Amino acid sequence: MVFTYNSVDCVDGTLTYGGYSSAVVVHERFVVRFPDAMPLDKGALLLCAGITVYSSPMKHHGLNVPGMHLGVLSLGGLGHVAVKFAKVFGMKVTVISSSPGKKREALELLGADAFIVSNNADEMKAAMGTMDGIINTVSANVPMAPLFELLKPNGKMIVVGLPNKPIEVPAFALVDQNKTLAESYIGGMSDTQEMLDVAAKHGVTAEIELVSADYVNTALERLVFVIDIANTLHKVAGAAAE
Ligand SMILES: NC(=O)C1=CN([C@@H]2O[C@H](COP(=O)(O)OP(=O)(O)OC[C@H]3O[C@@H](n4cnc5c(N)ncnc54)[C@H](OP(=O)(O)O)[C@@H]3O)[C@@H](O)[C@H]2O)C=CC1
Ligand SMILES: O=C/C=C/c1ccc(O)c(O)c1
Repeated sequence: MVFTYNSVDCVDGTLTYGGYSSAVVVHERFVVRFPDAMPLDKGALLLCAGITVYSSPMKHHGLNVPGMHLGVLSLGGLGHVAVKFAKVFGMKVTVISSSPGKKREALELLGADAFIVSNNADEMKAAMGTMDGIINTVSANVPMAPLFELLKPNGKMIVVGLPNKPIEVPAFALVDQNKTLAESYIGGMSDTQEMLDVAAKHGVTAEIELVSADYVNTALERLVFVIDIANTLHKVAGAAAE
């Protein structure tokens, strides 16, 4: 398999540069038509986040039914697009987030119906047994059992987040009320085209910040600033020692 980025090209042995290439040759089966109504910048992220949440979790696992209550775990790139599609499908959406500061974005910008902070025991308890499905987009290892408690009997959780350690799920979280756990990876070409067309029709785009190419290094520095892991760990260790 030749990956889009940093992979060895099977024809000429050079490295692949993905979107940084000046030109690419692609078999027609692997090309999608970008709808005229879809802006290139705000639509680009849909080719990853959009298809990942639309294809398997929503379409193939049936988490796209009007009136259904959907939980969206984590409000990042994937999560915010899941909220937008779910609202287009007429679903009730609850965002489950570790970041209390994202409540306003979830409710006012994205149109979610409710917002739960995942480490707020009262909020989690109040939502127990209310959700038909959860699209799990969290990129870290988080406790899974409390999330399954949010599901109704026969409810399903579709995991698309990729934490770097194995996901641990107690068997009883599933067997007790016949719940389902599934995982999925991005999506196929026909679903990608369908997703783009649905998004264009309903005005679903990703929230992005557009920067010029010569700003890339600054953008990465800003990311390093935002994810200041060293100091965060230092603070956590300090707090634990107090
Ligand atoms: N299956 C697939 O096909 C694909 C999988 N992915 C994977 O999906 C995941 C999400 O991608 P994306 O949305 O772009 O990533 P983002 O970084 O934009 O969002 C991840 C979210 O996870 C939550 N989170 C991060 N760290 C922690 C933590 N320590 N504890 C609790 N919550 C945390 C945060 O949400 P909040 O603040 O709301 O809690 C964060 O916004 C990644 O693992 C990515 O690799 C991506 C594309 C395709
Ligand atoms: O183009 C889509 C991106 C896919 C993708 C797959 C896996 C992963 O960890 C990502 O962060 C993105």
